[in-house]
Amino acid sequence: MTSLIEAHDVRRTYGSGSKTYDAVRGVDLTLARGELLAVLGVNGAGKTSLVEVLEGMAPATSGTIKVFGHDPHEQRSKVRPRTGIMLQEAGFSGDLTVTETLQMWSGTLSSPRPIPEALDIVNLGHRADIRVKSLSGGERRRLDLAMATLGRPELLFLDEPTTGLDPASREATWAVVQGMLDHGTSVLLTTHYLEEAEQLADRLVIMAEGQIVREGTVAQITAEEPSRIQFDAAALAQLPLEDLAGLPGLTRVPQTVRNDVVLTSSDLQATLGALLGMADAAGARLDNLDARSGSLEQAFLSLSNTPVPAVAA
Ligand SMILES: Nc1ncnc2c1ncn2[C@@H]1O[C@H](COP(=O)(O)OP(=O)(O)OP(=O)(O)O)[C@@H](O)[C@H]1O
Repeated sequence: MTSLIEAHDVRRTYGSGSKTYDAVRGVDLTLARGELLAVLGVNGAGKTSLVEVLEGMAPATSGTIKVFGHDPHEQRSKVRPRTGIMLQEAGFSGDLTVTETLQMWSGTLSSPRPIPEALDIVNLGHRADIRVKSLSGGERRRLDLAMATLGRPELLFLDEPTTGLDPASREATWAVVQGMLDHGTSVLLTTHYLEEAEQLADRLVIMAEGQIVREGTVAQITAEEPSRIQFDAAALAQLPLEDLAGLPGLTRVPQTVRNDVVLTSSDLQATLGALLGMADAAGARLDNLDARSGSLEQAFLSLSNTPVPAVAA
């Protein structure tokens, strides 16, 4: 597959002199044709700072970026007509109608879709004559998406496209994005919603403190995460932590988190089987027993240095 984006050792530093902040710290990234790559990370991880330099909206402080083989900032005129960009916040004039807003943007594009078609795709046809300032937050996001897809882009950048949307609107947006993918558009998307990444992404990268700390398919990332077993700490009366520490497959010593015992395991079947045998032999009840394989959420939290909470009973 050809890469539409090739970025190597990209850095982005804000400020100057003694007051600088490295928001992106040596990122390597590729996006293949027809692929959707999701960039995940907690607030401040550097997602927007990275995406802006890939889009060509700002220069990288150092490193190389090629989009369609061109530097997206220096050779913006070669890259921009082939890309669609949905920013986190678009600066629409509230006094224009939805149609007028799209007409203005359409005039700058070489082969725009007809405006009714663009509105239909995002299900905004019934709001065509409404002033932008009267749209709901979710409708504005859909207008953002209509603008980004108006020029039939080969490459679409979506920066948190579904933040603030209700579940139904979020699913509708996913359907639009899936439709674009089905027609061969390549997509780079940032999101806080792990479910969104799981639903749409061919591949994901997780960013923390300006770096990519994990990369792969959802299956590859979750396979590297240990499984978790937890149960009510009342069982410790018959099964003390020192005994539990002898279970096979554990990746760290058993812990108590609030009122639960938490075990992490690289071999869920072996650990769980031995635990149940030990509980039977000791006559212990494992109330609220919960056993689950590694999840994307768990990988995300541990890679973002966020404590993994005990599962709510
Ligand atoms: N113009 C700026 N000047 C100085 N620091 C900035 C600037 N823009 C962003 N930063 C800092 O760079 C870091 C990364 O910000 P960025 O917006 O790229 O993160 P993000 O992962 O997109 O976060 P969010 O999920 O909240 O949108 C943050 O610590 C932020 O405060």
